[in-house]
Amino acid sequence: MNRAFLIVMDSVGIGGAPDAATFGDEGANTMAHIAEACAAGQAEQGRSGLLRMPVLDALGLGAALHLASGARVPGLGAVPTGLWGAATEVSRGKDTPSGHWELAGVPVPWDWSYFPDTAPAFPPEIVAEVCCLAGTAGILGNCHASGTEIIDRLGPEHMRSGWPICYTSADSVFQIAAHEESFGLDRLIALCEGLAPVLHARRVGRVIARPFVGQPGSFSRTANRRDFAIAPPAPTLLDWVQEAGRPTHAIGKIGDIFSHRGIGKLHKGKDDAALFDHLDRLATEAEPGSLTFANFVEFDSLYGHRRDVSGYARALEWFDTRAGEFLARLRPGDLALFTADHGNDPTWRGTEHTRERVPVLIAGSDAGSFGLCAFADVAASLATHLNIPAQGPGRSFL
Ligand SMILES: O=P(O)(O)O[C@H]1O[C@H](CO)[C@@H](O)[C@H]1O
Ligand SMILES: [Mn+2]
Ligand SMILES: [Mn+2]
Repeated sequence: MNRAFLIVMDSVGIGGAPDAATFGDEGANTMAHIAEACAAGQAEQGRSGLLRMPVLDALGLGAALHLASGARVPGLGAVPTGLWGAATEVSRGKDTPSGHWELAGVPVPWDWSYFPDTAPAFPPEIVAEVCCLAGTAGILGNCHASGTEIIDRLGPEHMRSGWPICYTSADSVFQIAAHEESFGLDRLIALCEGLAPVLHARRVGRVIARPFVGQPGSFSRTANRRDFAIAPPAPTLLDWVQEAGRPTHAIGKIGDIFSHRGIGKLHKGKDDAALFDHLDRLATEAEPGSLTFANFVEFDSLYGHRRDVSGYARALEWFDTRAGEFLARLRPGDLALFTADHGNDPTWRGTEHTRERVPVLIAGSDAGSFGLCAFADVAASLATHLNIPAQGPGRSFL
């Protein structure tokens, strides 16, 4: 029985979203701007020169980039040997759950609720709820912020007062940063879990625990992040596969993103390298007829939001090498599909995601292109490959 591997490179957008201007993102292009910076010698930390991604480019990365946005960039643009295209999102958010749910066949039918970019950003009743659950007399932050910047700024006060650091972003999120030792990791997780239903009822997509360690001046976030997300509004590809009696494997954040619906086995790791070890192992061990769904988050969390072009390029080149090793492990009847959930152009203003099209690059099928497609077509196509019924608006390009 055929196996499928759906691999999301978090935030690896290729520009060209027709509604980018609505988000203030017209012209944003994560892949093109990284490749151009590399070619111009502006991404030289820990790497050098032209962006090298021969494996994904052979599957059609450069071709998809050109199709999506019209851009031709140095270092990419080989004649594809894979099946390739570019996908356009219709959900109204450019966040991780919206992107993943839609790739899994379920566009988001509602408008998320966002917090205003004011100080305070949160209504008093939410602040009161946090204080009640945390047992504190107040909160710190209460604003839009970048997560690394706000712990540097408010971490010392947090350690003195014991008050949790609460912040948000252009996404529909309520994030709580707290020190793993002085506040307590279990206490932070319990706080976020308790708060999540209150915020989900208001259509805030996620409550996120952002634990950190260290001392003033040298704080660092840990891998113990937990996302408490609203459940998807309808059965997704993961559910379809399970309903057909097939195994599912989730790697990394996929469990949290789907609120643990449709997840057979969850494989987590401290970083993307550990997650890739799981993917390699599953290339050998995943059962016939199974779906493996992986998210690689570090492009986004370590480099996109931090606007670190060199770091993003390094991560892409590392990923490409690992992708080559992974593809060599696949067997006849396997299909591997590489895609992304949104953009996060590290050359763009601010620190937020960017609305972009995403690449759809497939190994294990005949070479060719299906052109532009919808995010939901990814799920329909993988259902076709697995020979199970699909639901929702997607149409198979296989
Ligand atoms: O700046 P940090 O804390 O990494 O936050 C980022 O992570 C959040 C969730 O993925 C996004 O909403 C973005 O703001
Ligand atoms: Mn994402
Ligand atoms: Mn992000």
